[in-house]
Amino acid sequence: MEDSKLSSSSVIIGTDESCTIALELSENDPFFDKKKNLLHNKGFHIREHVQLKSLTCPDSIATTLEKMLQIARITHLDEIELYFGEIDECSSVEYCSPRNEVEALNSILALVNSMLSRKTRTEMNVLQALRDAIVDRFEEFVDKNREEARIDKSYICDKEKRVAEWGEINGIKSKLEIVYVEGAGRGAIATKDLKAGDVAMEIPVSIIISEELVHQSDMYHILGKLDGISSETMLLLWSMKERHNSNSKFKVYFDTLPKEFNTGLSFGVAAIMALDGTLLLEEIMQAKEHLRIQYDELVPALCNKYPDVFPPELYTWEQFLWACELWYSNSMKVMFPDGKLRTCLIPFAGFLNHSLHPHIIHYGKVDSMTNTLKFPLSRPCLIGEQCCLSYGNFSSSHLITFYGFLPQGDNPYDVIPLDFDAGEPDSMEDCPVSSQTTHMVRGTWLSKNHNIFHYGLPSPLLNFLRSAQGLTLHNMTITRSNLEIEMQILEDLQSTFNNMMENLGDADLVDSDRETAAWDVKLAIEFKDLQRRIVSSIVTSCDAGIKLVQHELSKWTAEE
Ligand SMILES: C[S@@+](CC[C@H](N)C(=O)[O-])C[C@H]1O[C@@H](n2cnc3c(N)ncnc32)[C@H](O)[C@@H]1O
Repeated sequence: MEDSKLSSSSVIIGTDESCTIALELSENDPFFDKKKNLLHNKGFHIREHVQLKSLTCPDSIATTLEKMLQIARITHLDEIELYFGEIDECSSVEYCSPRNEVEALNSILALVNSMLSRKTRTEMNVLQALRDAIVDRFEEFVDKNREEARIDKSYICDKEKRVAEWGEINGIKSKLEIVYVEGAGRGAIATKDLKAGDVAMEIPVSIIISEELVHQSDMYHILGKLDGISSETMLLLWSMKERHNSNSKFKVYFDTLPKEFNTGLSFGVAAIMALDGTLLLEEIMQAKEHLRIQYDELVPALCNKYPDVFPPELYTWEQFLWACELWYSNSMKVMFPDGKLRTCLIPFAGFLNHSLHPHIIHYGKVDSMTNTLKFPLSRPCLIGEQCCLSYGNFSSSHLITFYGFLPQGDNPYDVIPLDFDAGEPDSMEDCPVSSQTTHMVRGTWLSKNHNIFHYGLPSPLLNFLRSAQGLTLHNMTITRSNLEIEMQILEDLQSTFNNMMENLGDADLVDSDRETAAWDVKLAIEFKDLQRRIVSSIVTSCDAGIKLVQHELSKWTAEE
């Protein structure tokens, strides 16, 4: 894979049944230093040579694969995983998240596959044996993490079928079928068993909706002269009119779009009120205000001055908001062969839903040889299984605001940011997050380490708070002064999160009322429940931590 962090410039050395693969951490990795340290802590180099000797023995294959996986897991850690990661403390680099595991396995598979395609017959056996072991490992992992999508067979996908037929005529190649998935609207299922590396769908550039279309339209001579207008805004205005154009090349696509999008941007007053005490309330209000200002500054003036090009009845605030929701929830950023990143609508691909355990992670770069956008699988997808994308590493609040749903399962990106006024301590050099004063917490059930000095809380936060108490180097030893500092930190955190819990208030509505609540109120309540669960887990962990520290302090006192 082109953006794989494992170098594929590795060489096979040796003869007969033995060869070597070099795995390398890219120097362009934004977290290079942190990952380099982690690799060193585990006894690996940034360019690690893995010997593939006599891999006919299953034990040796398993050991080799484990070593490669440990390296690949570190090289594929993302910003949040690095912040919350407990790899420093573990004896081996264990499973970290579904995303990380899929990325790690897939990068090794891609590397071995590319070597298999280049190598001589004598080296084939050893690589083939390793490849089979990776595929087995993948299947085992996928079986454990399978998500059941409930397909509503009563939904007639006529419009969607028309898009599929139109797409086929226009060069779309797809191994997916559009169906109706309960709780997620339209989605795509695999029409046959697909392997990691298979291309699930290929879309020709000619049917991608991008800024080129505005340039060819009667709007461009007006919009092109406006100072500071972005190509995204131009496209948004273009789509508001094009959706009503019965001669549009994209009519079948526009016909499949919902009349209402139901994202956080359309939340009514009751839903907004239900969000009281959460940061999502602020996020939605700010996003909506920003759009309203943009509309007021731009659209009425265009309609007044050029009513033939911008008919006022097509450019109301409600229609503008609909178009914003369309672009936020359905667009993708695509890198074209000219090196330009453009925001696009992609017919057919727009039916793919998001998952925290996605099949397709790396997409969005046009293949200049075929002039198509390919959607390759990072993990297998069985016939009839819903094939999902990763829209990005988004928190649930972002997904509600701009997409209108709360993903199923534990979202590792659901963090609560914590801003501190305190000065910068030395230990912040180790912090992988870009903003030096921002720390964060998340549900402590996601943490494996609840022992003393950890408590299920992130180490960068705890180290920051220890530094703020004057402790520059925390050596994790049980001394009276260390314990007293731990106690102070845990009590402060507990008090902060107790206040947050109070602000969230008690659970809203009884179960029967929830069932009948409007879509937006239901979503707001589910989000608030999630926030309560996160905050409550932190309070509980602080409480358990305080008891651990008290226990150690009492032993200390008894000795004295
Ligand atoms: C790109 S579209 C995907 C196709 C969409 N389901 C449809 O019927 O048009 C994105 C929208 O799909 C829905 N969606 C995507 N992933 C979802 C998920 N995991 N759960 C619930 N809804 C989801 C949300 O409404 C989101 O705004």
